[in-house]
Amino acid sequence: MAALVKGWRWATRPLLWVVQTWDLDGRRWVRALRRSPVRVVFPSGQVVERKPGPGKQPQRAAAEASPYEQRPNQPLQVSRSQTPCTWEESGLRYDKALPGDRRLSSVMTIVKSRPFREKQGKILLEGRRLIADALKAGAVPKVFFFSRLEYIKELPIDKLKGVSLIKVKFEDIKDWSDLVTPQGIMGIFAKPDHVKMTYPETQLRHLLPLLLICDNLRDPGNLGTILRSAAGAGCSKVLLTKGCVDAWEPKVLRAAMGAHFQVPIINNLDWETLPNYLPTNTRVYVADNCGLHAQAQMSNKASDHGWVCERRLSRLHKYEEEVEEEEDDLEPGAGKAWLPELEVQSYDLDWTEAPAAVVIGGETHGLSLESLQLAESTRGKRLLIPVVPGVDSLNSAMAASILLFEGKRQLRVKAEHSSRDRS
Ligand SMILES: C[S@@+](CC[C@H](N)C(=O)[O-])C[C@H]1O[C@@H](n2cnc3c(N)ncnc32)[C@H](O)[C@@H]1O
Repeated sequence: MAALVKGWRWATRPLLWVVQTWDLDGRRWVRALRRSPVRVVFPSGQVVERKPGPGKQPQRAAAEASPYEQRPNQPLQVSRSQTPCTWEESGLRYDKALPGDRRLSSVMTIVKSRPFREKQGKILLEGRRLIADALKAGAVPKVFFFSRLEYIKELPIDKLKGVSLIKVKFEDIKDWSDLVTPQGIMGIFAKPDHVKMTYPETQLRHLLPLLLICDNLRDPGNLGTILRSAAGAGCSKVLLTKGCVDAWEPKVLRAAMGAHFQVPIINNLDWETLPNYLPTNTRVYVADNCGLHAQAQMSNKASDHGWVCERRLSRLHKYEEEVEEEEDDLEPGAGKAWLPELEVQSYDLDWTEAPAAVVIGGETHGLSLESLQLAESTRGKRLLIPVVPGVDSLNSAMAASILLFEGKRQLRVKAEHSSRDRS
């Protein structure tokens, strides 16, 4: 028995190895155990064979692991559109890059730079799942670089006509990859136009009258996270002002995990044209941490719902500097009267009566004056997520997620009430 215990301890190594190999998708691990009996030869010469069993139920987190994190050797389920023929019948040809072939490096240099991306109207998409989603949404591929032919063969053939297919070494892809686990395929696509895209039906079915406006957001990780939350909440559009990081920057794509093909994203908008992208009667609310020193205090005015924003002007640095001199000439109390007067309300009180757009301020300067003006002109408010005194502000992606999912909750409650009233 002692030997057996010892043996089992020794035997756990190969079992653990199995778990670690498949840790990104618990279901596959269970299937692997089912398929192959485990045969362990102990140092004593004893052989123990474990018949395939039901296996341990996958951990919830593992079972829900995103398909965007698939390992290169896992088969990808791609629902093919009506394919006219098989790969063999299609007559599609691919090139094999020979040593010294610079096509991959020259294309990568272009698509990794924002000015080049904008000039050429091309973007880089990496990974089998993201590429499959982009094709499904109607994005137009130009070139595919891949390390194994099977990665190309699993894409819908009808989308590959006229696309350059270039087989390169996996190491070359790895050198240019932005992924932690490079997947052996990169695609150069025409920059997608949200008007021409087809978003997934399930996404469209869950759309809410909720929009997000990103105001000068600079961090690619934050923007990607925000896009992922926006898609998850059922946001109908994400608008990005000029000054935001490019939504098609590889790091944004990586953090967004496919959200680019689930929710319309409109890049590079100036504040004059931005209102054209809002549905009629939209109210614009600004997410506002309300400042460093006086977080918020109780107000006597019932309309304030208990909150006032004491420091509301102090962060508008650049505008303040410009007007400071002019204000010196004004009568006491008259200064800054031109700044928008916006009520503050706690984020968990109703703000989704009309179609709502939430503005999230940038990491460094927070909200712009233009965002406050738009909120004022649409009769919106400042939404405050109260935090413990002494804590300055939340991360912009966190604040955006909290507000979007609170908006979703409010809309769900309203829908439940109105369906109860009808019945
Ligand atoms: C990191 S904060 C900006 C910090 C910036 N230094 C400032 O003082 O405005 C980024 C954005 O997240 C949102 N935000 C952060 N904390 C918030 C809170 N407690 N309530 C509402 N919005 C918040 C706001 O839109 C803010 O502009």
